[in-house]
Amino acid sequence: MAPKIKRKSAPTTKPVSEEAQQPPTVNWPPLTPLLPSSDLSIRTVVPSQILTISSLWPSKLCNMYISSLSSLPLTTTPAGPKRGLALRVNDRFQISDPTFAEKLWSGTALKELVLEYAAAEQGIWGGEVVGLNPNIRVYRYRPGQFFDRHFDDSNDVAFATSSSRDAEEVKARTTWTLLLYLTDRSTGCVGGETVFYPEAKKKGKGEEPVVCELEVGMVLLHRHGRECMLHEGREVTQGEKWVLRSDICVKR
Ligand SMILES: O=C(O)CCC(=O)C(=O)O
Ligand SMILES: [Fe+2]
Repeated sequence: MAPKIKRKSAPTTKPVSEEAQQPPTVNWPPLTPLLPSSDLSIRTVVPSQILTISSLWPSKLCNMYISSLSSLPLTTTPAGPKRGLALRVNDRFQISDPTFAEKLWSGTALKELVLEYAAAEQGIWGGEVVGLNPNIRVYRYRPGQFFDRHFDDSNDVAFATSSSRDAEEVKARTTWTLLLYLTDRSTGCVGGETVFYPEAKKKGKGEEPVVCELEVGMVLLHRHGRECMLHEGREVTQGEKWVLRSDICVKR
């Protein structure tokens, strides 16, 4: 069934001001062990819209992160969202951490795979890719929690491309959402799939939803901004769903 929400009126996920308040640092565990990039690849789920990378993080690393992230001061989102914002009911934590974003980008196979893909699929990322959004979000969904249907906005960001202190600041824009799943059925999480709703081709007739099942260590990338597909994080019915969220950034 096609969703009844019209694109213009569907909510977005523009950051709200309360989320800007954050402690200064997180002790992220080291990004090891990892598989070599030669063992990994980008899979197309919906051409130019949804891509996945299985096992970017092996399950051992995901488990270490869940243990570590469990001690963060996660905040449950309010049940009644502000006007125009998607209803999301989950526990979350947000931090601007350029160093971690850079590690997640260059210290894993992500950068290599994304740049390789750009060479094969010209223009796919919407510009010259410069790295990941330093704004890192951690989500935990417990039974009954979900992220209602919405579109993700593109945001302007500025960040250093190198970890050196006086590195040049680059003006960038987010073009694709990055979700890294740390849990799935094997960890006891039931539900929580990320589901996309392709736009109706004819009035009243929509295509079948695209259901992306959770997979431990898998990255899901989807185009956002003007060409974002309507999507949701389905309700979790058992266990916990843990996700790390960032975005692919291009030069502006
Ligand atoms: O948790 C999910 O599956 C979806 C998250 C999402 O849509 C978002 O962060 O904008
Ligand atoms: Fe989203």
